[in-house]
Amino acid sequence: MRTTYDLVVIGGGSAGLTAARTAGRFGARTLLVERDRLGGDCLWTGCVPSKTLLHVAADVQAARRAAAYGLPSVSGPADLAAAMAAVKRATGAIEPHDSAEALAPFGIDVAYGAASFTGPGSLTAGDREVSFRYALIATGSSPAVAPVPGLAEAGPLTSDSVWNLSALPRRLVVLGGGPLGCELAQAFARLGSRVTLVEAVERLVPGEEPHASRVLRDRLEAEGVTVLTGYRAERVDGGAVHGPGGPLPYDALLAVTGRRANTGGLGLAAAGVEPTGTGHVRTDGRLRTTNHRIYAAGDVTGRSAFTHLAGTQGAAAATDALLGVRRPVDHRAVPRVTYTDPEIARVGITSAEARETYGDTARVHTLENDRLDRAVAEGRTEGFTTLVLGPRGRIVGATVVSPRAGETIAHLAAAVRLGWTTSDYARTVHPYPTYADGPWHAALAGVHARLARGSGVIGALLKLRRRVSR
Ligand SMILES: Cc1cc2nc3c(=O)[nH]c(=O)nc-3n(C[C@H](O)[C@H](O)[C@H](O)COP(=O)(O)OP(=O)(O)OC[C@H]3O[C@@H](n4cnc5c(N)ncnc54)[C@H](O)[C@@H]3O)c2cc1C
Ligand SMILES: NC(=O)c1ccc[n+]([C@@H]2O[C@H](COP(=O)([O-])OP(=O)(O)OC[C@H]3O[C@@H](n4cnc5c(N)ncnc54)[C@H](O)[C@@H]3O)[C@@H](O)[C@H]2O)c1
Repeated sequence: MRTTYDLVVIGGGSAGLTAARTAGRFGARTLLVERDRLGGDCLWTGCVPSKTLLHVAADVQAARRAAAYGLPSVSGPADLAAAMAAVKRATGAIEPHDSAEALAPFGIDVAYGAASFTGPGSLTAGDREVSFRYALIATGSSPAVAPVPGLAEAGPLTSDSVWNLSALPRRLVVLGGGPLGCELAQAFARLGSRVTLVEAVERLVPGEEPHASRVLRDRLEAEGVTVLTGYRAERVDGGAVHGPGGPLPYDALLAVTGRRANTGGLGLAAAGVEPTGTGHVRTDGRLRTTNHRIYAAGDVTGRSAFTHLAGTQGAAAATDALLGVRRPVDHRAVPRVTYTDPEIARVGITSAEARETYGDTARVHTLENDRLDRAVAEGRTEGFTTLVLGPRGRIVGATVVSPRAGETIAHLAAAVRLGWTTSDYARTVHPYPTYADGPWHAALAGVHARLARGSGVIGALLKLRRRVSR
């Protein structure tokens, strides 16, 4: 018998799980369809494994530095199998929270198998046929291997398969200097691989402030990574990447050159759901697709590449569909963090984007970390904070480069969302000595700059006060 659900969610990753829980809390008849394992990229091949590996690598790096304080010196490669065991422990600890058993109290049915639309209000889920009032496409994305001749044939590791390695490669070539490539390059270099990081455009993490790219490059090079930017790989064969400057031989090759949306086999045409030019699912401001009974959230929309945004979109889409309550997602204030050391955290727009949008009225305040006592104490003065101000001095963007910048950016995300000025921000007392002092002092610099511009008024006020109290 065909069942009609209020909401069918396709994909049990960050977006789908959050949407299903939201619908379950409302008491909606909800089905979650997953073709593989609940938890999605974030749990199995993304955030959780990568952050665990980075943590292990940071411990190894600290051990290597301990000789400076009289402890026996540590050298040589770390045990990758032990590092991957730590990864498995972390995923294993989180998995139960994303399981079908954890969803059961919300009244959510789970079906395993690939979902495929058969019409505008129906789909197959494995061997079941179901009808829906609303559906949500939350099928995520997969690694896209760059079209370099011989690369696909060489069978490179990707962010899906790198977690199966059990021995540390002696020489690792990483293709792609985006967030993923930089995080993994640093992790493997710290564990003991000789890493060459190759980026096609002129700088690492090209979406971030150029200053952040420079700091990261210097740091990676100081840790022994060979960084090649503006590098056009010509072909891959014979265990080497070939390009300008001679072959780059490798024992393992990791391709992290971008992502593509998971839409294959979904039967989008049968449902009247149109893709964008990049193959993502086209959505409007309410995350509705071109079939207004079908929503989309997460990586598949091309508007998100982050777990926190995928989840936010999933909850918003479920609410909009089931309750008709519009909860637009504020995409201007979504923080993003590259978890290298130092971390690169950003919210809102960069200084270049602000100049394009606001011209001469845009202002930028930067505070280098050598003015930050905590950074000096820890010998980590290479980072900085940049605050980007738009009309009426409101904070429209911020970049923080420092250890734990990901924690610091959360407060700035609130500032951007609420339209705070530097004065509003500066009024919140920040604890000393923390890395969060960076944005605070950058905001204070903005206030001081404004006071200096208005010094005539302040001078007049002082004179008046002197006269009154004579
Ligand atoms: C190495 C790496 C590190 C990352 N680190 C971070 C980080 O630190 N912080 C951060 O915020 N983001 C990070 N990300 C990004 C983050 O993992 C993704 O943005 C997030 O997982 C996207 O969630 P999603 O729900 O859109 O898709 P996914 O989590 O990919 O879930 C999609 C689900 O849909 C299922 N599916 C696909 N097609 C079908 C079908 N036809 N039928 C049924 N089921 C289907 C898939 O099996 C999958 O379970 C990282 C990504 C990678 C690869
Ligand atoms: N910390 C996080 O939140 C986090 C971590 C990892 C990934 N992600 C997200 O996941 C998504 C995917 O990340 P990503 O780093 O895989 O993709 P990306 O698209 O951000 O970066 C890929 C990089 O590869 C480069 N590239 C492409 N072809 C190349 C070639 N032939 N040779 C050398 N370089 C080449 C591109 O210029 C680009 O800089 C991103 O949107 C990212 O924001 C988030």
